[in-house]
Amino acid sequence: MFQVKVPATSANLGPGFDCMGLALRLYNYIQAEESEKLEIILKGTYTSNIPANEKNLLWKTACKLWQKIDFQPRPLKITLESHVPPARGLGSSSTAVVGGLIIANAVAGNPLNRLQLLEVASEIEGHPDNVSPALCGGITLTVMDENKLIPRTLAKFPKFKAVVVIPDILVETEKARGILPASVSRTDVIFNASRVGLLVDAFIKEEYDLLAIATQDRIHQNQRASLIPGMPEALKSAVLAGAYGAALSGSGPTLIAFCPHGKEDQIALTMKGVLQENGLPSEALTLDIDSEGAVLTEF
Ligand SMILES: Nc1ncnc2c1ncn2[C@@H]1O[C@H](COP(=O)(O)OP(=O)(O)O)[C@@H](O)[C@H]1O
Ligand SMILES: N[C@@H](CCOP(=O)(O)O)C(=O)O
Repeated sequence: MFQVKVPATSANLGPGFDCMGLALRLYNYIQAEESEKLEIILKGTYTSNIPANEKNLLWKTACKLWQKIDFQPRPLKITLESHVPPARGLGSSSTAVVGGLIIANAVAGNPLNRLQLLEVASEIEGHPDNVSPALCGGITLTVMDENKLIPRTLAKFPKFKAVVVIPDILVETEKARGILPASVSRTDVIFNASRVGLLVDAFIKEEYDLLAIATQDRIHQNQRASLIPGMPEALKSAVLAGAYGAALSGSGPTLIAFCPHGKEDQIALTMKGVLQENGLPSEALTLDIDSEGAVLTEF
């Protein structure tokens, strides 16, 4: 029997669209054992809208890996204990992809290493920004060069807390990607590229006062504002309430604020208030950054 613990993730961190992300100490747990037939049991806080049959993303991912390595599929009894809310911009689908790959690899005797798993995970997700921190932990930047990935961990133990404010609506990643324009202007590319550089440097040197500028974005956040009423105002309010910086988490609707210790509650209240004024109720969690990434245990 195998168990994998996979962290939630927050992708983009403002300007790092499709390449930056971080892992959060909020987890989905997956247990798997060999069985006569496929069985998927859903447990935990979030079980709706997740198929408990062969259409489940975790199972489909496991089958893809076995096909790639030419391994005969094995029926499994899988128990998914979900604490990461799906379709909220906290990398729930990446927990399924990463969990499915780690389980399938373990069942096959672990022929692939973490970088190889990351490459398959990124191919399935279509972008490496969630799967990289989900596998490796910490704050990551991942460069795609054709089919090769160059993952970098920028920090494992940053000295800030993450406040995630989770609006009470669902935003499917596919839809939130579909509304983005196909091209961006040179001015906006320069705006984002310069801030990604600053963001990387600020995380490495722990110069968090730079995050208010370094988390600014021009290529996806405001373009998604129609899906999340009050989002730009709530991000600004986080910084006014004392956050180092704030960003849309993944494709939303969750917002993430990077907070000095002691200011988390005030920042969460302020952001929730702004969303509520725009008709959007939300809940807030204060989380630490996960430093380990996915952990496999064999019983
Ligand atoms: N914990 C999970 N287990 C299995 N499948 C999941 C899980 N979370 C999400 N999915 C699947 O991933 C797909 C897309 O989810 P997505 O909108 O990307 O969510 P998120 O933004 O949380 O990653 C959906 O088909 C959903 O069924
Ligand atoms: N870079 C992607 C990240 C999607 O993350 P998710 O947690 O919303 O699935 C994007 O912004 O589309």
